[in-house]
Amino acid sequence: MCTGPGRTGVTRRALLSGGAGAAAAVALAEPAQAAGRHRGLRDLTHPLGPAFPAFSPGEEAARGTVTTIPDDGYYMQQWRLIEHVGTHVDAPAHFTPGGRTSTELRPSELIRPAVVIDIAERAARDADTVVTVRDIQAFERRHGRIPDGAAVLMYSGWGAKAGDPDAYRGADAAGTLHFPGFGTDACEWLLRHRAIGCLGVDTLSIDPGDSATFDTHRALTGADRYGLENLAGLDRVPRHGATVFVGLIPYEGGSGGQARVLAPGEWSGVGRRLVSGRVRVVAAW
Ligand SMILES: N[C@@H](CC(=O)c1ccccc1NC=O)C(=O)O
Repeated sequence: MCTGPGRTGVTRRALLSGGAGAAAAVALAEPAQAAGRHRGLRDLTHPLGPAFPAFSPGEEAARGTVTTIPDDGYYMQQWRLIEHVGTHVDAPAHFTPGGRTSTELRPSELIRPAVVIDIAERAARDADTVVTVRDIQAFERRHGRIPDGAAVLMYSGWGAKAGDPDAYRGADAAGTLHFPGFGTDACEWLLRHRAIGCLGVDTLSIDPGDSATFDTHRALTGADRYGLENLAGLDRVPRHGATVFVGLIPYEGGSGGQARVLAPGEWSGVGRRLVSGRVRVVAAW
């Protein structure tokens, strides 16, 4: 479902030309390292359309064509969206009375150092598993301390299921959803001890799917922090040392909203490219 990383790979190769550039392009095609520095640009956003699974049935995005170039001289669509479909932000206002809305989140809060907690192996056996305090402590022993203000992102492997709504939602016969999320203890630990900036997941909700009480939502938004849901491509982000940029649409009064989420790494270098008959120096990811 996530086509972003593939596309950016092609763009990088197109921008770099010859010699050292060609060698760099080959190196960039490798998966991101498990930790530390990474090169290139990862797109953590799922393409959004009517087929993308919604948290509640019937709340999928809807689109229609409003104008066409043959008929009107220009092309335009109209969308019907709730603020919580596709790759999106949960603003503090989503679950906390008086919480900040989308326009009230500051730009500096939307660019964060990121860490990725990998629970994919466990999630493959148990859809109801959650990120625990033990997972976080094990992460820190291996990768180092989570920086204050970080975006703490759960990688469960669920992003690969987004093209199959039933598998992604994991609804049982009673309608209860089953997918991983953050345990409330882990969320509270991260708020208290690491003053995190946000939590992010590659599933439909920061709480596990079988939660009826949304305690992680309440703890996080009650602490004036935001969530990121339906992230894509976390398998290709280094576990430690990445940055996330959250391109949240500033909906007035927004309880959150759709966002293009990017994880830019280091610039891969500078290449030379022929533009309109002149050789130009082009920076490339
Ligand atoms: N934070 C989740 C959960 C959510 O939106 C939600 C939670 C409880 C009841 C309804 C919800 N959203 C839409 O139906 C989301 O943004 O999709």
